[in-house]
Parts: sequence; structure tokens; C-alpha cells
Amino acid sequence: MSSSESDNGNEVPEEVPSDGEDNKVTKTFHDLGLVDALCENCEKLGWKKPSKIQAEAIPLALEGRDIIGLAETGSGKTGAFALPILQALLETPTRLFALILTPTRELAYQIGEQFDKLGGSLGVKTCVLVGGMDMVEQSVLLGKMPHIIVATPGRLMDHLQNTKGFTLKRSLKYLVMDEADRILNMDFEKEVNQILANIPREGRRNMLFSATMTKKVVKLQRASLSDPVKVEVNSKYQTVDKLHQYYLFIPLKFKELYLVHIINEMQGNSFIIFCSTCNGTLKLALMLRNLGMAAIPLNGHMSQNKRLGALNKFKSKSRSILIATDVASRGLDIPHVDVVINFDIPTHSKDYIHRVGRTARAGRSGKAITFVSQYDVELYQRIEQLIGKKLPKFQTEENEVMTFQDRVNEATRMAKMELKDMEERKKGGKRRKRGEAGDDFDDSEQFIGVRKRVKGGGDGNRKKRR
Ligand SMILES: Nc1ncnc2c1ncn2[C@@H]1O[C@H](COP(=O)(O)OP(=O)(O)OP(=O)(O)O)[C@@H](O)[C@H]1O
Repeated sequence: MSSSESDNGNEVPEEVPSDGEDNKVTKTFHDLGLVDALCENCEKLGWKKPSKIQAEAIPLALEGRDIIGLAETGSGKTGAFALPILQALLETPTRLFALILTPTRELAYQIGEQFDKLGGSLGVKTCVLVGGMDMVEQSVLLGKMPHIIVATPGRLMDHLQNTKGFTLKRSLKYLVMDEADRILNMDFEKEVNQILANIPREGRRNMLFSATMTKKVVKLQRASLSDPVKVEVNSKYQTVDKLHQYYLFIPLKFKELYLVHIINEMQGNSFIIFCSTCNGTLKLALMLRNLGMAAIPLNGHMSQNKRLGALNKFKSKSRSILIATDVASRGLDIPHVDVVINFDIPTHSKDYIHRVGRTARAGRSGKAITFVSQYDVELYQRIEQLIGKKLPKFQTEENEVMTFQDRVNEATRMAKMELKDMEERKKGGKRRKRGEAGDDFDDSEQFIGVRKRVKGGGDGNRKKRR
């Protein structure tokens, strides 16, 4: 960040240098200044030593500095803000002490769980406030005065306006924006402005974290940071070393065919497949299911219970293929994801970094394949520019791929019919509020089919390919 981009127009965030390539973190959590109880809880989670972003951000946060933290996906940013907040809370136990804003509901639950794991045994109470879930139940939890609130902006605002007696004006000491560039986007502008007007300005510490950060001063100013220090583990947008990224240039009409071929070839792996529309996730999930593959959709038109149900089935490995919109692109930490496929190319190139970051997390390896059709070339070039490298082509045998054609065409045709049926049921619909087509998706066991290799292409004995 340059001086012209500094906060409040005049303060230049001081850069903490990353210690470069050979920067093995040799420090322990103790060395960072964390108390024994928190170090022990890190150990219980299997965290042997701090990650780079944790090693750099935690001491500064413990000093009470405002922080802009930028580090690659899966590098432990949640711990980097949760641990110093918990330490401050242990020093001065206070109700409604910290607010964590996140762009998606699933991410809010995940962060809530991380606070519980790190601080629950120390008596820290966390409450998650997200849309699509019961307001009254959440109000009851708020009535118990938790220490930490993790929320999506809209629902938090709803509570600030409508839940009797709930205010953050008196006690709040920490504000974190996770996936800050997304939170500071126009989509959340109104809510974030309202929230900022409803929390204390003085004496509040602020932390912004993301794998991609906006450089726009105006946006950063909105977070009203005070003398922030920028902690940047990588100097440019990087993806982790153990992530193997590929592109596949194919005509639009063959995307389904190639997808089936790749999943079939990599049988035994866990996949997240990104689509650009909610209907797209449904259509693809139905098509794969017609071929006996354990696919489940996740999109913003599904009810929150269905969304959580889909995610849990994927997390517990009872479904191996999650077909999602960008609602799943940020923050979700599901360690066993082996492969990310961008079935539809992301329209915002920064989303690419977040999507592929759903695999190869916390030192593991993973694979990402981006489908590029004849209409996507420009968008793809922008992605290569952003990540600063040319990706290799994903190798496939065209002859083998084509052997699936008849079965995939038939499965796609059936999927379209099923989708139409679902839409018609909805139109005649007795119950829905807004196009919750996803709620009709029958995920009961009888509809799962057998997880078998699709016949028609390749030899049946190929090993798990990663
Ligand atoms: N010090 C550590 N040692 C080992 N594992 C860790 C450590 N800190 C965090 N982790 C684990 O690493 C994984 C990724 O952490 P986290 O979700 O915080 O990443 P992130 O940087 O926020 O990623 P994203 O940008 O995708 O949101 C989690 O499973 C977490 O438990």
C-alpha cells in the first residue's frame, strides 16, 4: 500500500516485511506472547507452531495495533485474529467484546467453531448471527450476552435494529472483517455503514484479513482503521506451492462431457465444482447423479438448513462432489478437498484465488482445473495476469472423453427435465418465498445412486489420480 492509499488520508500503514522464501517460522506460540492456556489449546488442535501470518500478526495485535493482514488461502488467518482477541478477553473479561463480520453464513459458523475450539474451554461464549435462521433463537442467545459475535452483516444489522436491548455501543473492543475485501464491497455497503455507526469509534481495535485485499483507499477508509500496520506474507497474490493448477480449453458444448471424464478418472477424490449460477449447480448435480455420482448442490437460493445439510454431507464425506456457486468460494475450510474444478470460469479474477484455495490448505496438496471455453479467453487471461503465471494444460485423451458422449447427453437431457419439473412444482408452489429451487433437490439415499465408475470410457482399473 502506498502513502496515497493510507488510512484516514494521512497515515501510512507500516509494512511488516515477510521474511522471504527461507522464512521457516521457528517461533512457538509462547514466543508470540500468548498465555499458556491458549498455547495449550493450539496444541490440542494439532497446531505445533504458528503459521507465518500468525507469527507476524499476533504480536502486533497483542500490542493493540490495527492490522491489515494479507496471506494466502488456508494459511491460518482465523487463528491470527482469534488468538489475540481471546487473550485480550482473558485479560479483561467483557461481554459483547468482539465482532467478526464475514460475507457468508457458512463461514460465520466455521469461525464460530474455531473460537469455540480455541476459547470454549476457557469460558468464552460465542454466538453466530446469520440470515436464514430463526431470529428469536438468536435473540435468546444474544440475551445471554456472549463475548464474541460472528455475523453476516445483514442479520447483525437486523438484530441491532430489532432485538430489544441489544447494543454494541458500550462494550465492543474489537472489529474484524474477515474476507475484508468482500465485506467492503458495494454489496454490503449499506449494512457495513450502519454497523459502523452502531459500534464505538474510540478505543476500538480493527483487523482486516483476506487472501486478496482491496487497494482502494476509499474502501479501506470505510473500515476506519487507526494507524494500521499491514502484515503481508506474500508480496503479490499467490496461490500455495502445493496447489497444482491447470486449465482446459474446450468448446462450451463439451464442458459436461469433460467434467464427467475427469471425475471418473479421479474417482476416490473429493471435488468442489464451481458454477456461476444457482440453476447451474442444480443442473450439474442432477446430471452427475443420473450417472450415479454422489453430487450435491450448494447455492444461495437454498434454505439455510439445506445449505448446512449439503455442507455437512460433503464434510462428512457421505457426498464426494460439492457443486457450488461462489457462496462456497471464500474461507470454507474442508481439509479433505482434493480437487477444485472451475466448471464456469469466475467473472472476478480475485474469486479465482479464493475458489482454488478450497484445496491445498494448511500444507496439504491439491489440484485445480479451470475450464476455459471459447467465450472465456479474456477472463482467463486476466486470471493468469493476477496470479502472475501461465498454467499448464490439463492433459486428457480426447478419444476417451468422447466415449462418454451418449451417456452424458442422456443424463443432461434427464437433468433438464427434472429441473423443469422442479420449477413447475415451484410455480404451482404452495410454500416458497423466493426461488428456492434447491430445496426440491432430493438428496435422500435412494436418489444417490451407486458410486460407480461410469462405463464408456477408459480402462476400469486406473488408480486414484490426484
Ligand atoms: N498454526 C497452525 N498449524 C497447523 N494448522 C493450522 C495452524 N493455524 C491454522 N491451522 C489450520 O489451517 C487450516 C486453515 O486455516 P484458516 O481457515 O484460518 O485459513 P485462512 O487463511 O483463513 O484461509 P482462507 O483465506 O481460505 O479463508 C484450518 O484447518 C486450521 O485449523
